[in-house]
Amino acid sequence: MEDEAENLRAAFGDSSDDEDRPGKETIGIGESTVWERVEEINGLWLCRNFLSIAHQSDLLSAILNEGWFVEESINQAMRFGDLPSWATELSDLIRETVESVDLPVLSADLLWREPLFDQLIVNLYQPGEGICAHVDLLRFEDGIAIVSLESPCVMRFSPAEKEEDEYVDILLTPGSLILMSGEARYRWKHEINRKQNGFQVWEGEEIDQKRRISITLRKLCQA
Ligand SMILES: O=C(O)CCC(=O)C(=O)O
Ligand SMILES: [Fe+2]
Repeated sequence: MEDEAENLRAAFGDSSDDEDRPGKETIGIGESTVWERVEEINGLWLCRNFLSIAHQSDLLSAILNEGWFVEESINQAMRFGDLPSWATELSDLIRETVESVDLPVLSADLLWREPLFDQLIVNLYQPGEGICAHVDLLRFEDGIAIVSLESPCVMRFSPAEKEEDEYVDILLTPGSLILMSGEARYRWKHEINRKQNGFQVWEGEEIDQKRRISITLRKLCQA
């Protein structure tokens, strides 16, 4: 655990400043995980220390071993139904981690549905690549998880219906998990812009973009 904290510090600097940022209220510590509720967005929760360094590297190897990304032109893999064992394990860990805290991270009906997730997308982003602002398709149920690996990035949330310039930026560090439900899932768009200058800035510093891999877990609505 100490090693892990040291590695994280070496990679991303001391995070103690973050804790003072307005809108990022740290309100719950599970057995070892810390959950932050994003104040401005109902239903958006961030767990920055979801995966240990060792788990991140095992997961990355498992993903790369799938052989999905051998061709440079392929940057997304999608699976429905039976998921690879590492994804099922990840899903079990999400459930356990949420269950271990006495916080409304995910409602009981979502947390205990079976299966929790049956759809997987793995996205691989090279520096400069991101994803346009969107609300996830309505053919997916409420309760969506995103796990981040490799390069950190800023994910921007903006209201889906209003044209105002309102937005909330969240830093997705490697090993972090976000859970979106309710308003966060239906009433806010999310995007990652790694092309336009000024988007990938956190606490006044430009993020050094490297490859990023994300794992999105969702559940299909019943037909
Ligand atoms: O890569 C990410 O972190 C987000 C992916 C996403 O929003 C999606 O697949 O719908
Ligand atoms: Fe999405």
